[in-house]
Amino acid sequence: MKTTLHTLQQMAEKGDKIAVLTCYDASFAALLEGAGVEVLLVGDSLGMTLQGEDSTLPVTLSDMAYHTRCVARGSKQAYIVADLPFGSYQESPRQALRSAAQLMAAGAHMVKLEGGQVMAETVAFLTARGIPVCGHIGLTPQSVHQLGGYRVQGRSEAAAEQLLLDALALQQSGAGLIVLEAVPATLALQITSQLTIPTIGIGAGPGCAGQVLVLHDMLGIYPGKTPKFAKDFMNGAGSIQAAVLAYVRDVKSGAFPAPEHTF
Ligand SMILES: Nc1nc(=O)c2c([nH]1)NC[C@@H]1CN(c3ccc(C(=O)N[C@@H](CCC(=O)O)C(=O)O)cc3)CN21
Ligand SMILES: CC(C)C(=O)C(=O)O
Ligand SMILES: [Mg+2]
Repeated sequence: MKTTLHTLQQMAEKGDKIAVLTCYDASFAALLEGAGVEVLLVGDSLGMTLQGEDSTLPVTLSDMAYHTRCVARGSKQAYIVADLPFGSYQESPRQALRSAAQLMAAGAHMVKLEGGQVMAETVAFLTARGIPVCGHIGLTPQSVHQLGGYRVQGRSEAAAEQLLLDALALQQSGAGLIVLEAVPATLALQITSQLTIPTIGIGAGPGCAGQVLVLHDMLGIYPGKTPKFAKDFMNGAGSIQAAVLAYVRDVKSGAFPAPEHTF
């Protein structure tokens, strides 16, 4: 059965956890969806995992379109979300639409962009024109040089309140999903309970509607520093398939993320 945004919304309403992984090619697309991963995120993290850059900033729209096409060709049933890369959407809603159209033409079912209230007008512009949008708040890697590093966000009461306002603004503007990255579990749970749309957490605790990890982190093959919230599922698994099945099982049961993966 094909996964749609409606499916994900219904899963969240029933409390069935959504399993998401990043995916950048056709072979992994088939493997991941065969193991029960509902959403494939063509993340701009490919700048780090595939291209060896030390941030996501150098990734281009044509890089994203290429990998989105690879994933779409290998996938029959997953819901495909593609990241709008740095510089391809921040200028104006019109620029965002032009960029999003390229990713949708490459086979994405939804585009993801980083930012909260500041992106509300852009989210409304895209969704009014038939392009589903996923928000992404908390640790937004395209802002690493403003954030001062890859670190947990929303720790102060003021920052937490701002993240809640950001999430509500994205939902109000028509976003269908929101990624919460590297925020305290208590805050992610609070945001999730105040929204009607599903939240997808990465380093945001077990209270989100779904979980996402970078594929190379969950396979233990990323050579750089991996975040505290990543878990190597190859540890104890005999194959990539078994590792992905373990990830899906642990997301569904709530066993992942455990306290050691959580802020
Ligand atoms: N391989 C990979 N995994 C990711 O999760 C990921 C990427 N790449 N690229 C884009 C961003 C960058 N991310 C990161 C990278 C590092 C940390 C990290 O090391 N955080 C430290 C805390 C550092 C601090 O507070 O100063 C940690 O302990 O988790 C977090 C998120 C998440 N995303
Ligand atoms: C980690 C996820 C949320 C992401 O944005 C990416 O892989 O680029
Ligand atoms: Mg990304």
